[in-house]
Amino acid sequence: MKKNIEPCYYGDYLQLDKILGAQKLQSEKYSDAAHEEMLFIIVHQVYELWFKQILHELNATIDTFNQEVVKDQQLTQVVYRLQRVITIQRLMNDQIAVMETMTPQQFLSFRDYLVPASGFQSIQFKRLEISLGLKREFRVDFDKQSFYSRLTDDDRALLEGLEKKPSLFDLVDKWLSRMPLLKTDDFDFWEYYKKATAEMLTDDHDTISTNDTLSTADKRQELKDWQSTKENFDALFDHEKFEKLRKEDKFRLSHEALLSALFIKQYSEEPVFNLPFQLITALTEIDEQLTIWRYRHAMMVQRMLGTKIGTGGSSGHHYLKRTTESNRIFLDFFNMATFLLPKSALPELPNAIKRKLGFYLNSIS
Ligand code: HEM
Ligand SMILES: N[C@@H](CC(=O)c1ccccc1NC=O)C(=O)O
Repeated sequence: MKKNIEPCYYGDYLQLDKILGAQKLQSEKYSDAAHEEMLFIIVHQVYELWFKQILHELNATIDTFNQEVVKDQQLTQVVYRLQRVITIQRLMNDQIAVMETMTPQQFLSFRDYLVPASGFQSIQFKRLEISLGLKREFRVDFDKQSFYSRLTDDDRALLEGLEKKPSLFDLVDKWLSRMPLLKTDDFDFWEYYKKATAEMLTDDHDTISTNDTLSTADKRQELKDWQSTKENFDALFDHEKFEKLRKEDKFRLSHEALLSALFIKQYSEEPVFNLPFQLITALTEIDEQLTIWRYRHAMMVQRMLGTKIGTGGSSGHHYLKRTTESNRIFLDFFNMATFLLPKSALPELPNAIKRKLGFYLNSIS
């Protein structure tokens, strides 16, 4: 680090004249000052600053994965960065409560001055969704249309450009599929796994069939669900079946990536899999925190507006509730728990493989 030649002054460094001069109330413009509009603006501005920091971390992570080889040290750095994102997300979720100190009636005193602006037009939020891996085709219809009708040409062009680049989801999928699956001449993990999971499924089937507390209709439903779980299992061991289910959107990760992720989750305690496991866990957490944010925002909207339509033209609460479930990105990492076996049912890995997986920092030889 070099020696600084000029004294640094707090206010100049943080450009506070710009930040603190950026709260212009719409209600004042109409000579109808609303006290709570200051809070409304500041809460949004704080969110936009956090979005900026999250994008800073995600872009760096995307650059790291956008290479042929990701080194172990880089993976450590990625995990730290993603954990920082999660900590910020927790804060963002708690921050909804600050907005909720404003009553619905206080909000109504300046709401009409905001039309037709809305969070739809938060380009950083859309960048966040796209960078993580939300594809246009998966967006709710109204959201798709608003891309064309509610953004400026420049903003739309920027987002369309971003949609053409690989997202974090795409890159993690590629990275996972490149991972060599552990198979030696005398050990085929997936053959073993197939047998162990078949036993688990048969047990589940017996449990449902012999459960006398279920009504006929409930039993039929549970057996139907069991059948669909079985189809997912079958697809795990059959590439063609997997691709078919993937086309139906039952899986989003590629087959190879899903198998690697499953292996990593099953053997997360092996030193070599620990960082990849932390990465998968962090991405799962980011998806969960974002979903919690969507849900909390939707609840706040219901509380403020009931079933009124939004200033952006959507149905309001109803639209937002739908995006909560449909805009999931790393859903496969959640659903993978279906396939997990307890440690006791896992095969002991052959020594040749074990040796490859350990670091052996304390080994004598
Ligand atoms: C009183 C507080 C708030 C209300 C009543 C509210 C209401 C709404 C409504 C109704 C929508 C749907 C679009 C529309 O038709 O208008 C929306 C979207 C959105 N809002 Fe808010 N909002 C509030 C606070 C916030 C805050 C603090 C943020 C933080 C940045 C935010 C970010 C967003 C985003 C990103 C969207 C787009 C979501 C998507 O399309 O999936 N909102 N909001
Ligand atoms: N869509 C909200 C208005 C609103 O919340 C909003 C308006 C302008 C800028 C940001 C906003 N925040 C989130 O949507 C409404 O329908 O009341």
